[in-house]
Amino acid sequence: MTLARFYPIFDDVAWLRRALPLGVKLVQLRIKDQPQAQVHRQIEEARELCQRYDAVLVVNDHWQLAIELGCDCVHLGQEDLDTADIAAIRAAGLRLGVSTHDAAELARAMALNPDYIALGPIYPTILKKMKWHRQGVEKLTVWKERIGDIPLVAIGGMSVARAAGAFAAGADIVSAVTDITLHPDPEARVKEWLGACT
Ligand SMILES: Cc1ncc(COP(=O)(O)OP(=O)(O)O)c(N)n1
Ligand SMILES: Cc1nc(C(=O)O)sc1CCOP(=O)(O)O
Ligand SMILES: [Mg+2]
Repeated sequence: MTLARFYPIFDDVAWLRRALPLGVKLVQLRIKDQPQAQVHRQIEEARELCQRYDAVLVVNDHWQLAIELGCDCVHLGQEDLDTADIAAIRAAGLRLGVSTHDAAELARAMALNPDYIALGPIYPTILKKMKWHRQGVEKLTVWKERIGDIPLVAIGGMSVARAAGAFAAGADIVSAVTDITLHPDPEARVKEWLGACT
C-alpha cells in the first residue's frame, strides 16, 4: 500500500478528530507521559477514527498496545529498537517505520526491512531536544539513494513552504507537528498541507 505524502503527528486523539475529516490519510499518534489506561483509550479511539476515515494510523513507541489493539503500523526510534520485539510486531502483521539520524542508524534500520525510513531533523525543531541540530535537505538525497524504493519521511522543522524542497530532494513523505499544532488556525493549515502534498 502506498503511504500518503502528508504525515502529521499529534500528541492526543482529539487532534485526529479534527484532522481526519479534512482528508488526512496517514497520521501518527505520539503520546508521551500519560498513564497506560489513557494511552490505551486514545489508541483505541484513534484506530476507530482511522478505520472510519480510511486512514493509516501509526502508533509511536507503544508497540505492545498497537499489537493488542490491532493497529496498522508502529513507529520506533533507535532507543525503542533496543527493547522492542520486532518479530512480534511483524508476526502481528504490523508495518514498521524507523527513525534515523546517521549512517549507523540507517544500517540498523535497513536490516529490519522497514516500511518507511524517517530522516530528521531536516530543519531545527522546537518540539524536542535532539543531539542533531539540522540535517539539511541535501541529506534526503543521500538517504534516498541508499534506501531505494523504501519510502523516505522528512521530519523536523518542516513547514508548508519547506515541503516542496524536501520532495525535490528525495523525500516521499513529509511529516510535521508544531507547524500545525501551534498554528492559529490548525484546520486551515492542514488544508494547506494537503494542497502542498498532492
Ligand atoms: C515519522 C517520525 N520520525 C521520527 C520520529 C521520532 O521517533 P523517536 O526517535 O523514537 O522519538 P520520539 O518521537 O519517540 O520522541 C517519529 N516519532 N516519527
Ligand atoms: C518527533 C521528531 N523526531 C525527529 C527526528 O529527527 O527524529 S524531529 C521530531 C519533531 C518534529 O516536530 P516539528 O515538526 O514540530 O519540528
Ligand atoms: Mg520513540
